[in-house]
Amino acid sequence: MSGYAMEPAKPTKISFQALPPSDRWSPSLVVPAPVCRFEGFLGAERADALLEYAISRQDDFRAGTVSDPLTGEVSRKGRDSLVLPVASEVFSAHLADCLPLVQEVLGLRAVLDRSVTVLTAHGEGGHYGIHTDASRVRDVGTALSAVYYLHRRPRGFGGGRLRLYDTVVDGEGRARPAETYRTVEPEHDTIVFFPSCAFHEVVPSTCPSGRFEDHRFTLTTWISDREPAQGAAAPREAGGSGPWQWMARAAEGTRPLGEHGRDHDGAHPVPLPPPGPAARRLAPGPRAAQHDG
Ligand SMILES: O=C(O)CCC(=O)C(=O)O
Ligand SMILES: [Fe+2]
Repeated sequence: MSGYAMEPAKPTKISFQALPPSDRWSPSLVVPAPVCRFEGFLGAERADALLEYAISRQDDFRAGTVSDPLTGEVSRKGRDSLVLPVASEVFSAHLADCLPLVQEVLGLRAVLDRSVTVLTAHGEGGHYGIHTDASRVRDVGTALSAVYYLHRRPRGFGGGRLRLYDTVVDGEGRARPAETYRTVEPEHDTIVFFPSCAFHEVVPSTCPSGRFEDHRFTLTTWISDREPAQGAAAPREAGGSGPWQWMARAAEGTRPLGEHGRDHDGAHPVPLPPPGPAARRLAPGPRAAQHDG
């Protein structure tokens, strides 16, 4: 005799009084952003060298700006960060090597071949309010944001976590940040990748010493595709599967009006190199044959 009933129990009916019928049905879809992280991205030695470089450029950082999604107006509203546009062949090569694996994990098929990078620093009261990175990329529906973190040990700042919000897609297909989010700790020598169309926020940081070397540093990169050839239709299905199709469609509304040739913090796009041999080491190969014999 098993402990399970052999026949399914007759279900108890929920009356219309308990659950009234309605001709209105308008739930909101909540889509979590796909995300992945790497630890020990550059390795201890190079991470420290890069941190020292960032610290040495203190006088060249400027106040970071935001671009209004509707008007394209550039201001400092909702943001207190220092930025310095940069370009590094070594860093770009590392990104290119990771990209095949990142795209596989995040379910993104698009061909991404250029990047825009800035160094940032957050000190006492540093923050960056809820936004998408639509103003940084050509096609927000297929672009990736990558944030690489650097800091002195022991850590000289508090707070400064990254919140990656779920996306609410409303009945009209528009996007807004959900109340729910994933928290990313800004750990030294780690990098996080997420869709540029995902709402995110840097919560306020503290920096008790007030010293620049104790700030929260990042190398923030936006990775996207090049301008499509003249007359070529943008194939939407060339983007991604899963959450991408929902988030990307919804994020159309967060794209700034008008074309901006330049990043609003003065950063310039550089082509990404093709992935090197390191990419083959990173990506899991075809499943190994079983040695059972
Ligand atoms: O610093 C971070 O964690 C994220 C920065 C960011 O969202 C941005 O620069 O657009
Ligand atoms: Fe951002």
